[in-house]
Amino acid sequence: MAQQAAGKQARYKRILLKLSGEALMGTEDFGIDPKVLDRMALEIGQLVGIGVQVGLVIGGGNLFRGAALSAAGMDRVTGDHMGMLATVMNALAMRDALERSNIAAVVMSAISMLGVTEHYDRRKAMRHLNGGEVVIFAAGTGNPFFTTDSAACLRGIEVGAQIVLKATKVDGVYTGDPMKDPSAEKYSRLTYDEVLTRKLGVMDLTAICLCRDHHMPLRVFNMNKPGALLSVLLEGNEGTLIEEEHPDD
Ligand SMILES: Nc1ncnc2c1ncn2[C@@H]1O[C@H](COP(=O)(O)OP(=O)(O)O)[C@@H](O)[C@H]1O
Ligand SMILES: O=c1ccn([C@@H]2O[C@H](COP(=O)(O)OP(=O)(O)O)[C@@H](O)[C@H]2O)c(=O)[nH]1
Repeated sequence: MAQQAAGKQARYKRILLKLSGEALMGTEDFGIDPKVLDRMALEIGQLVGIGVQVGLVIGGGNLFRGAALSAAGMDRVTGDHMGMLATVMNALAMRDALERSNIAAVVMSAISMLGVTEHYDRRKAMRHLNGGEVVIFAAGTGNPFFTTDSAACLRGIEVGAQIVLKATKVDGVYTGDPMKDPSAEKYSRLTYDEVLTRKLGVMDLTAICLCRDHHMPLRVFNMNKPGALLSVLLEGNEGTLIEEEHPDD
Protein backbone atom coordinates (compact mmCIF):
# COMPACT_ATOMS: atom_id res chain seq x y z
CA MET A 1 0.00 0.00 0.00
CA ALA A 2 2.93 2.29 0.64
CA GLN A 3 3.81 1.62 -3.02
CA GLN A 4 0.26 2.57 -4.01
CA ALA A 5 0.74 5.97 -2.34
CA ALA A 6 4.27 6.58 -3.66
CA GLY A 7 4.46 9.68 -5.81
CA LYS A 8 0.69 10.21 -5.84
CA GLN A 9 -1.19 13.24 -4.62
CA ALA A 10 -4.28 12.85 -2.44
CA ARG A 11 -7.41 14.14 -4.16
CA TYR A 12 -8.70 15.78 -0.97
CA LYS A 13 -7.00 17.82 1.74
CA ARG A 14 -9.75 17.35 4.35
CA ILE A 15 -12.30 14.55 4.54
CA LEU A 16 -15.07 13.42 6.86
CA LEU A 17 -15.06 9.65 7.17
CA LYS A 18 -18.15 7.89 8.55
CA LEU A 19 -17.70 4.35 9.90
CA SER A 20 -20.78 2.38 10.86
CA GLY A 21 -20.73 0.97 14.37
CA GLU A 22 -21.49 -2.45 12.95
CA ALA A 23 -18.25 -2.34 10.97
CA LEU A 24 -16.37 -2.48 14.29
CA MET A 25 -18.01 -5.79 15.24
CA GLY A 26 -16.11 -7.74 12.60
CA THR A 27 -17.55 -11.25 12.70
CA GLU A 28 -19.02 -10.84 16.19
CA ASP A 29 -22.70 -10.12 16.97
CA PHE A 30 -22.09 -7.22 19.38
CA GLY A 31 -19.31 -4.96 20.57
CA ILE A 32 -15.89 -4.19 19.17
CA ASP A 33 -13.41 -6.56 17.54
CA PRO A 34 -9.94 -5.17 18.42
CA LYS A 35 -8.45 -6.61 15.20
CA VAL A 36 -10.94 -4.64 13.08
CA LEU A 37 -10.27 -1.50 15.10
CA ASP A 38 -6.51 -1.85 14.61
CA ARG A 39 -6.89 -2.43 10.86
CA MET A 40 -9.06 0.66 10.53
CA ALA A 41 -6.61 2.72 12.59
CA LEU A 42 -3.81 1.65 10.25
CA GLU A 43 -5.83 2.57 7.16
CA ILE A 44 -6.68 5.97 8.64
CA GLY A 45 -3.00 6.40 9.53
CA GLN A 46 -2.10 5.93 5.86
CA LEU A 47 -4.26 8.92 4.98
CA VAL A 48 -2.66 11.04 7.69
CA GLY A 49 0.71 9.89 6.31
CA ILE A 50 -0.04 11.39 2.90
CA GLY A 51 -1.14 14.68 4.47
CA VAL A 52 -4.93 14.22 4.52
CA GLN A 53 -6.82 15.86 7.40
CA VAL A 54 -9.30 13.32 8.77
CA GLY A 55 -12.53 13.99 10.66
CA LEU A 56 -14.19 10.79 11.80
CA VAL A 57 -17.74 9.94 12.84
CA ILE A 58 -18.42 6.43 14.17
CA GLY A 59 -21.91 4.99 14.56
CA GLY A 60 -23.16 3.07 17.56
CA GLY A 61 -25.16 0.27 15.95
CA ASN A 62 -22.76 -2.39 17.27
CA LEU A 63 -23.92 -1.48 20.80
CA PHE A 64 -27.28 0.32 20.90
CA ARG A 65 -29.75 1.87 18.49
CA GLY A 66 -32.58 4.07 19.78
CA ALA A 67 -35.12 2.69 17.29
CA ALA A 68 -34.40 -0.92 18.32
CA LEU A 69 -34.57 -0.10 22.05
CA SER A 70 -37.84 1.74 21.43
CA ALA A 71 -39.26 -1.24 19.53
CA ALA A 72 -38.47 -3.33 22.62
CA GLY A 73 -40.52 -0.93 24.79
CA MET A 74 -38.06 1.75 25.93
CA ASP A 75 -38.78 5.46 25.67
CA ARG A 76 -37.36 6.56 22.28
CA VAL A 77 -35.47 9.59 23.52
CA THR A 78 -33.81 7.55 26.29
CA GLY A 79 -32.92 4.93 23.67
CA ASP A 80 -31.38 7.59 21.43
CA HIS A 81 -29.38 8.93 24.37
CA MET A 82 -28.03 5.39 24.88
CA GLY A 83 -27.26 5.18 21.15
CA MET A 84 -25.31 8.44 21.31
CA LEU A 85 -23.39 7.25 24.37
CA ALA A 86 -22.56 4.08 22.41
CA THR A 87 -20.90 6.24 19.75
CA VAL A 88 -18.74 7.82 22.48
CA MET A 89 -17.54 4.37 23.58
CA ASN A 90 -16.65 3.51 19.97
CA ALA A 91 -14.89 6.86 19.60
CA LEU A 92 -12.79 6.24 22.73
CA ALA A 93 -11.84 2.78 21.45
CA MET A 94 -10.83 4.25 18.09
CA ARG A 95 -8.78 7.03 19.70
CA ASP A 96 -6.98 4.38 21.72
CA ALA A 97 -6.27 2.31 18.59
CA LEU A 98 -5.03 5.37 16.69
CA GLU A 99 -2.77 6.47 19.54
CA ARG A 100 -1.33 2.95 19.84
CA SER A 101 -0.38 3.34 16.17
CA ASN A 102 1.24 6.71 16.99
CA ILE A 103 -1.48 8.69 15.23
CA ALA A 104 -2.55 11.79 17.16
CA ALA A 105 -6.29 11.83 17.78
CA VAL A 106 -8.85 13.72 19.81
CA VAL A 107 -12.49 12.91 20.67
CA MET A 108 -14.97 15.81 20.63
CA SER A 109 -18.41 14.89 21.95
CA ALA A 110 -21.67 16.70 21.23
CA ILE A 111 -22.73 15.73 24.78
CA SER A 112 -20.50 17.20 27.51
CA MET A 113 -18.36 14.60 29.25
CA LEU A 114 -15.89 16.54 31.31
CA GLY A 115 -12.71 14.56 31.91
CA VAL A 116 -13.57 11.93 29.30
CA THR A 117 -13.69 13.81 25.99
CA GLU A 118 -13.43 17.39 24.76
CA HIS A 119 -16.74 19.08 24.08
CA TYR A 120 -17.45 19.70 20.37
CA ASP A 121 -16.32 23.16 19.31
CA ARG A 122 -16.08 23.83 15.59
CA ARG A 123 -13.17 26.27 15.74
CA LYS A 124 -11.15 24.01 18.05
CA ALA A 125 -11.94 21.04 15.80
CA MET A 126 -10.57 22.94 12.81
CA ARG A 127 -7.41 23.80 14.72
CA HIS A 128 -6.90 20.12 15.60
CA LEU A 129 -7.44 19.16 11.95
CA ASN A 130 -5.00 21.83 10.74
CA GLY A 131 -2.48 20.40 13.23
CA GLY A 132 -2.77 16.96 11.65
CA GLU A 133 -4.75 15.31 14.45
CA VAL A 134 -7.59 12.92 13.63
CA VAL A 135 -10.74 14.47 15.12
CA ILE A 136 -13.37 11.91 16.18
CA PHE A 137 -16.77 13.55 16.46
CA ALA A 138 -18.76 11.56 19.03
CA ALA A 139 -22.36 11.53 20.31
CA GLY A 140 -23.78 12.21 16.85
CA THR A 141 -25.55 15.56 16.58
CA GLY A 142 -26.31 15.51 20.33
CA ASN A 143 -30.03 15.28 19.53
CA PRO A 144 -32.44 12.32 19.48
CA PHE A 145 -34.19 11.27 16.25
CA PHE A 146 -31.03 11.80 14.18
CA THR A 147 -28.47 9.31 12.90
CA THR A 148 -24.71 9.33 12.75
CA ASP A 149 -24.97 9.55 8.94
CA SER A 150 -26.62 12.95 9.43
CA ALA A 151 -24.03 13.82 12.07
CA ALA A 152 -21.23 12.96 9.62
CA CYS A 153 -22.70 15.20 6.92
CA LEU A 154 -23.34 18.00 9.41
CA ARG A 155 -19.81 17.93 10.84
CA GLY A 156 -18.31 17.55 7.37
CA ILE A 157 -20.12 20.67 6.20
CA GLU A 158 -19.29 22.58 9.40
CA VAL A 159 -15.54 21.94 9.28
CA GLY A 160 -15.26 22.47 5.52
CA ALA A 161 -14.43 18.90 4.49
CA GLN A 162 -14.24 18.44 0.71
CA ILE A 163 -16.13 15.15 0.77
CA VAL A 164 -18.03 12.84 3.12
CA LEU A 165 -16.93 9.21 2.77
CA LYS A 166 -19.41 6.64 4.02
CA ALA A 167 -17.56 3.42 4.77
CA THR A 168 -19.95 0.51 4.89
CA LYS A 169 -20.20 -3.23 4.31
CA VAL A 170 -21.45 -3.10 0.70
CA ASP A 171 -19.53 -1.93 -2.38
CA GLY A 172 -21.59 1.21 -3.00
CA VAL A 173 -25.15 2.27 -3.77
CA TYR A 174 -27.23 -0.31 -5.66
CA THR A 175 -30.60 -0.37 -7.39
CA GLY A 176 -31.86 -2.17 -4.24
CA ASP A 177 -30.41 -3.49 -1.00
CA PRO A 178 -27.65 -5.87 -2.20
CA MET A 179 -27.88 -7.78 1.10
CA LYS A 180 -31.44 -8.76 0.20
CA ASP A 181 -31.46 -8.64 -3.60
CA PRO A 182 -28.49 -10.39 -5.26
CA SER A 183 -29.60 -9.08 -8.67
CA ALA A 184 -29.25 -5.43 -7.54
CA GLU A 185 -26.83 -3.45 -9.70
CA LYS A 186 -24.27 -0.95 -8.50
CA TYR A 187 -24.25 2.69 -9.58
CA SER A 188 -20.90 4.37 -10.06
CA ARG A 189 -22.45 7.84 -9.86
CA LEU A 190 -25.78 9.33 -8.75
CA THR A 191 -27.24 12.76 -8.08
CA TYR A 192 -28.77 13.55 -4.68
CA ASP A 193 -32.21 13.75 -6.30
CA GLU A 194 -31.79 10.32 -7.88
CA VAL A 195 -31.02 8.83 -4.45
CA LEU A 196 -34.10 10.55 -3.03
CA THR A 197 -36.58 9.77 -5.82
CA ARG A 198 -35.40 6.15 -6.24
CA LYS A 199 -35.55 5.70 -2.44
CA LEU A 200 -32.08 4.12 -2.35
CA GLY A 201 -31.82 3.17 1.32
CA VAL A 202 -28.08 3.30 1.88
CA MET A 203 -28.28 6.53 3.92
CA ASP A 204 -31.09 8.37 5.65
CA LEU A 205 -32.85 11.09 3.75
CA THR A 206 -31.92 13.85 6.20
CA ALA A 207 -28.24 13.19 5.49
CA ILE A 208 -28.75 13.24 1.71
CA CYS A 209 -30.81 16.47 1.86
CA LEU A 210 -28.20 18.17 4.04
CA CYS A 211 -25.46 17.30 1.54
CA ARG A 212 -27.60 18.37 -1.41
CA ASP A 213 -28.44 21.73 0.17
CA HIS A 214 -24.81 22.42 1.02
CA HIS A 215 -23.19 20.96 -2.12
CA MET A 216 -21.26 18.32 -0.20
CA PRO A 217 -20.22 15.32 -2.33
CA LEU A 218 -20.62 11.87 -0.82
CA ARG A 219 -18.87 8.62 -1.64
CA VAL A 220 -20.17 5.27 -0.41
CA PHE A 221 -17.60 2.45 -0.42
CA ASN A 222 -16.74 -0.88 1.21
CA MET A 223 -14.45 -0.58 4.23
CA ASN A 224 -14.03 -4.36 4.40
CA LYS A 225 -12.09 -4.24 1.15
CA PRO A 226 -8.43 -3.81 2.17
CA GLY A 227 -6.89 -0.66 0.67
CA ALA A 228 -10.25 0.75 -0.48
CA LEU A 229 -9.97 3.85 1.70
CA LEU A 230 -6.55 4.80 0.37
CA SER A 231 -7.76 4.07 -3.14
CA VAL A 232 -10.67 6.53 -2.67
CA LEU A 233 -8.12 9.20 -1.80
CA LEU A 234 -5.66 8.38 -4.58
CA GLU A 235 -7.74 7.08 -7.48
CA GLY A 236 -11.23 8.20 -6.48
CA ASN A 237 -13.03 5.37 -8.23
CA GLU A 238 -14.19 3.10 -5.39
CA GLY A 239 -17.89 2.63 -4.70
CA THR A 240 -20.50 5.22 -5.66
CA LEU A 241 -20.17 8.99 -5.88
CA ILE A 242 -23.25 11.07 -5.05
CA GLU A 243 -23.05 14.69 -6.13
CA GLU A 244 -24.79 17.42 -8.07
CA GLU A 245 -25.68 16.95 -11.68
CA HIS A 246 -22.66 17.62 -13.84
CA PRO A 247 -23.12 20.04 -16.76
CA ASP A 248 -21.87 17.29 -19.14
CA ASP A 249 -24.50 14.79 -17.94
N1 LIG B 1 -29.90 0.76 -2.48
C1 LIG B 1 -28.98 0.35 -1.58
N2 LIG B 1 -27.67 0.32 -1.94
C2 LIG B 1 -26.73 -0.09 -1.05
N3 LIG B 1 -27.01 -0.48 0.23
C3 LIG B 1 -28.30 -0.46 0.63
C4 LIG B 1 -29.34 -0.04 -0.25
N4 LIG B 1 -30.51 -0.12 0.43
C5 LIG B 1 -30.22 -0.55 1.67
N5 LIG B 1 -28.89 -0.76 1.81
C6 LIG B 1 -28.26 -1.23 3.05
O1 LIG B 1 -27.67 -0.12 3.70
C7 LIG B 1 -26.58 -0.57 4.48
C8 LIG B 1 -25.56 0.53 4.66
O2 LIG B 1 -25.81 1.29 5.78
P1 LIG B 1 -24.89 1.27 7.09
O3 LIG B 1 -25.13 2.58 7.78
O4 LIG B 1 -23.48 0.88 6.80
O5 LIG B 1 -25.56 0.11 7.89
P2 LIG B 1 -26.51 0.25 9.11
O6 LIG B 1 -27.55 1.28 8.76
O7 LIG B 1 -27.02 -1.15 9.24
O8 LIG B 1 -25.60 0.67 10.22
C9 LIG B 1 -25.97 -1.70 3.67
O9 LIG B 1 -25.41 -2.67 4.51
C10 LIG B 1 -27.12 -2.23 2.85
O10 LIG B 1 -27.55 -3.50 3.33
O1 LIG C 1 -27.43 12.51 16.18
C1 LIG C 1 -27.67 11.37 16.59
C2 LIG C 1 -26.89 10.24 16.22
C3 LIG C 1 -27.19 9.00 16.74
N1 LIG C 1 -28.23 8.85 17.61
C4 LIG C 1 -28.51 7.55 18.25
O2 LIG C 1 -27.35 6.73 18.20
C5 LIG C 1 -27.64 5.48 17.59
C6 LIG C 1 -26.44 4.93 16.88
O3 LIG C 1 -26.19 5.64 15.69
P1 LIG C 1 -26.42 4.99 14.23
O4 LIG C 1 -27.65 4.13 14.26
O5 LIG C 1 -26.39 6.11 13.26
O6 LIG C 1 -25.13 4.11 14.12
P2 LIG C 1 -24.64 3.18 12.90
O7 LIG C 1 -25.84 2.65 12.17
O8 LIG C 1 -23.83 4.05 11.99
O9 LIG C 1 -23.78 2.15 13.57
C7 LIG C 1 -28.84 5.78 16.71
O10 LIG C 1 -29.58 4.61 16.43
C8 LIG C 1 -29.62 6.75 17.56
O11 LIG C 1 -30.34 6.07 18.56
C9 LIG C 1 -29.02 9.95 17.95
O12 LIG C 1 -29.98 9.82 18.71
N2 LIG C 1 -28.70 11.17 17.43
